[in-house]
This record gives sequence, structure tokens and C-alpha cells, in this order.
Amino acid sequence: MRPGPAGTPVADAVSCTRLAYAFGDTLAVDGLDLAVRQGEVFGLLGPNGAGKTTAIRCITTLLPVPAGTVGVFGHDAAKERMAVRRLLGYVPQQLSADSGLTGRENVALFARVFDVPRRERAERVGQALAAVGLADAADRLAGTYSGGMVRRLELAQALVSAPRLLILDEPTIGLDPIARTGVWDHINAVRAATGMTVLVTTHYMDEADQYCDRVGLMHRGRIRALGTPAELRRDLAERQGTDTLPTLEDVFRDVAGSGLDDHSGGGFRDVRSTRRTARRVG
Ligand SMILES: Nc1ncnc2c1ncn2[C@@H]1O[C@H](COP(=O)(O)OP(=O)(O)OP(=O)(O)O)[C@@H](O)[C@H]1O
Repeated sequence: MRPGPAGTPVADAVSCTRLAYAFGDTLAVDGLDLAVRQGEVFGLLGPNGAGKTTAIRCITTLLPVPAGTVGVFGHDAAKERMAVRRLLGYVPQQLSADSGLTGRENVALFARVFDVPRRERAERVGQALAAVGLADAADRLAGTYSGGMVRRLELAQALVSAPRLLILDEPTIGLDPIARTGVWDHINAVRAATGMTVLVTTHYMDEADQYCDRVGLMHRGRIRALGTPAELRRDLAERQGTDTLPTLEDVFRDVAGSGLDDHSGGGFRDVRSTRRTARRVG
């Protein structure tokens, strides 16, 4: 909770305290503290294997919360799973669109799954497709779409339930720069129209710098640096005593340097999953 405009407390869109999650002996998330404020675009950055996807799966209730707490707009993800699910839209790393259905059919499927009232469905599906620039391609098979269009279709699927929180895991991986800009333009347009909060993971530092209000650099299961991209860059310049402003990439290397070497961070499993994700939209 943080004070709102009239002094009344406002719940954070996401609030994790000492969240921990282990796969066998691997501690994927290790005491994560994270607060995403309502209405902001928050970027969760970190090297392969830092624990970003695992943390996101706990927030979306796809994984349980074995230790610590996770809140979404004040709802406890461990105890109020359905309430949390109703508040969020999620675009996972894995392909979530069916190539054998048209764009409209894909979004309609999500509208049914997310209980959009039957009489509103057709209109809401049309609106979601229009919001991501796919109105003209809506009745083509998704299998004929380009990588950028597939990503925008997945965005429409997540938006059809009018979520207050949109969670995107690597939304632009494997896309060319123009398609990447297209995805972000549509996210920002929806956000401007609805005030939706966005939590995104990305490996593209230039995107984080340009589109995120604040970023958290995650390394070995925990946030190691937090702030606006400008704050983090100024901070590093001060610590290094340089006049030229470092890039967010420099900040990332400074924080996660040891995760980018040969011995820690992304193992074979992480590299393989990143390559698979990049290929599936390429
Ligand atoms: N299903 C699983 N079984 C076993 N270990 C897993 C599983 N999923 C993730 N891990 C391990 O947990 C750690 C965190 O992985 P996670 O996918 O959360 O990282 P990430 O920051 O999202 O990485 P990437 O940027 O590659 O997506 C890694 O060491 C990973 O190998």
C-alpha cells in the first residue's frame, strides 16, 4: 500500500515480499521484494536464468507461492487465485495463438475462457483486434501472420478481458526493429486509453530505456538495482566518476556482470528456451 492522491492508501498493482521458489535444488527466486505501482510500465530485466519467468508465473498464479507473499491490487495470489486471474492479462514466452484458427477465432477463444459476457463478446473481440492493428487481418488464419502480427494477436488475446494489469514475458523477442516498435506503440496506446499497469520482461535494454517508467534488475533470484532508467544511469556515472552518461546496458553489466560469465546465470536450459522463443516468432 502507498498513499493515494487524497491520502487514502492505494494498493500496488503487484507487491511481492520475500518471494522464494525452488525447482529441486535450484533456487530460481530467492527472497524477491518487488512493488509495481498502479499505472506504470515496469521492466523486469536480468540475464538468462535470473528468475524473471518464475517470479511472473507466481504473480499470475500459474505457480504456487511456497514462501513469501504475492499481492495483485491487494489480492493475495495464494488465497484469492481467481480474483487475481480476473485482474490480469498474460502474454507468456511460449506461443499462445493457434495457427489453424483465424485471428478473430483466437481472440474469441480467450474471450470465452475469460468469461467475457456472451452478448459483449463479438464487440470486445473486434475492439481488441482493432487496438493492436489487426482489424483488416482478423479473418485470416493466424498461420499466415508475420512474427510481429502473431505477437500483436497474442496481445489482443490478453487484452480482450480488459485487464488492469498486463504481464508480458519477452514480448518482442525475435522481432525486427519495426515490428518491435509496432508492439510497443500498441501497448502504449491501450495504456493511455485505459490506465492499465504493465509488467514486462525484456533483454532489450534500449526498449527498457525508452518504454519503461521504472526497471528492476534481477540477478540470481532477487532485485539488485531499482529505479527509473535515468536514475540508474546517473547512479552508475556517479559511482564511476565519469562525465558521459552510461547506457542501461552498462548498468545491466555492472549489476549482473558475474551472471554474464561462463559459470553462472543462464545454463543450457535457459539458452535453449530463449532460442526456442526467438525462433517461434521468427
Ligand atoms: N521447470 C523448471 N525445472 C527446473 N528448473 C527450472 C525450471 N524453470 C526454470 N528453472 C530454473 O530456474 C532458474 C530461473 O529460471 P527462469 O526461467 O525463471 O529465469 P529467467 O530470468 O526468466 O530466464 P530467461 O531470461 O532465460 O527467460 C534457472 O536456473 C532455470 O534453469
